[in-house]
Amino acid sequence: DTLLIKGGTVVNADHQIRADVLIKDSLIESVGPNLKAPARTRIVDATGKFVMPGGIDPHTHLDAEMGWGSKAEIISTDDFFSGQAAALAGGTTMIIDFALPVDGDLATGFERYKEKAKKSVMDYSFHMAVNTWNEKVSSDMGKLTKEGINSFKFFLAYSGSLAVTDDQLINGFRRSRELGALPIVHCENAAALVDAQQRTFGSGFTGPEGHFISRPAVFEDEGTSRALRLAQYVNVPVYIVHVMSGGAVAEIAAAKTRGQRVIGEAVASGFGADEGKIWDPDFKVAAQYVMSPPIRNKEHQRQIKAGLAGGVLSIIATDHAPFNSTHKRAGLHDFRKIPNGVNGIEERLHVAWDELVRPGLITPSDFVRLVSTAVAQTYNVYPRKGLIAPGSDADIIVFDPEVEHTISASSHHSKMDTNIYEGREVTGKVVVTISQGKVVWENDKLDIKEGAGRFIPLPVGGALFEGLDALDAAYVAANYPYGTPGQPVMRTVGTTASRDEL
Ligand SMILES: NC(=O)NCCC(=O)O
Ligand SMILES: [Zn+2]
Ligand SMILES: [Zn+2]
Repeated sequence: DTLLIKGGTVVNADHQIRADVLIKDSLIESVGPNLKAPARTRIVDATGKFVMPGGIDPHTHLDAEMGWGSKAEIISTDDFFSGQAAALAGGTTMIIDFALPVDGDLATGFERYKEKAKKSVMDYSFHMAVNTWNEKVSSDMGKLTKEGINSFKFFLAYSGSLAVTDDQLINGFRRSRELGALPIVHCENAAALVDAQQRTFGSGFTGPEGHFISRPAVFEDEGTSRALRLAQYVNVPVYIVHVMSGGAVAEIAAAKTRGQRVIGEAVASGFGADEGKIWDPDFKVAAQYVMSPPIRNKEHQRQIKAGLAGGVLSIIATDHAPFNSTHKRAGLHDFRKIPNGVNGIEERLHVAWDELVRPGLITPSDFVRLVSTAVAQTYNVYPRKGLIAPGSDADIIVFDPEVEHTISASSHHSKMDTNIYEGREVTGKVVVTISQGKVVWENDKLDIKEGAGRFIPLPVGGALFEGLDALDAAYVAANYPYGTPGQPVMRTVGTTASRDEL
């Protein structure tokens, strides 16, 4: 099958050009002006529109067991079918979801998520979460890297279910580095959170606003700083998810200035959602805004947008963790029991364009980099994904910057019965989505097939891990004049070794 996208402006992360795009089967065949279409080619008219690589969302929780407390009693509302349908309607053609362990067991968790993902309608991959540390975890990490997993997620928050301690984190970092896999961290101080939650609840704030009150930015700033410093200690690249505070942006900037390799991820809700709604007297309205770290005020949001514009933050994701209002009611009388998470998989590109490109903070090429190319590069799937060029996968969107539309639960494609962007008018719309070379979204209609999605294995190593051994030497020289804790090199008077020799 051939498909020709005609008359648009092709936007890649590094340049824009007026060009047609010819697609054959699931790959891009050629890019250039006035391309000739073979007989029976389907034509997509992109005149006056942008033609961009499909979005890649590296942070979703589909069909996820994310109950709060020690048991995972609540499953997120969207499965791999409905969540990906929503993604495609919003211009995202690949996701990297979080496979969760089962009772600490990674291999079992991964098998479970592979089963869930059989419903997929588009390309997908996984990160694997690690919530404890032992020999089996370490060896499973190694095995999973041979099955296409190249990143491991560590939660500093969520005591009693997902949280890891500092020693577990250090072990996880060290093993990640050994494997060439990227460690990912949710940064909030677990102990401080429990303390603040108890105090907040005790002082009578039992509703959703208690969630916000009990999660001040200082907990996120501290978690971010700690994760970055421990990554520095191990000399491993690190990926910080859902940056929600200005302080965390500053911590990442400081780490980069130290020379650390850090990927900072913003999520659409972190700069595009209304923080005030968590105070709404209607529980159903307020509870949908409960996510962690919390959605913060305009000043934090401004700093996150500045971080994206200035290059401190490299990726825009969503953390799509959808829980219906019925799920959220589990915490009607206690905010600590409200399942954490907000929607975004369908809204990400629209909110990002409206918040960042339209006010002039970033260019269309920056937009492509933040929602697609940088994700593909970070997870070693570039240039197969994240680029419009011959040989790349035909995952492409046509974006009309002039179309105004209103976001609403009544028209979205997620199974959610609420939408945190309800009623929001945005300018700029994904009018066509092409996934695996097929038009799957056009004229506000989806044409998708359950099971069409493919697992995309992600290889370890890559640019982020190149030169780390050489960097060790400079790091040791700067930080360990007497050698590293694992390898002391100096034998000077006063050390145990030199005393023994005397
Ligand atoms: N973010 C959130 O509130 N829920 C999803 C799980 C996580 O990423 O922490
Ligand atoms: Zn998180
Ligand atoms: Zn998440």
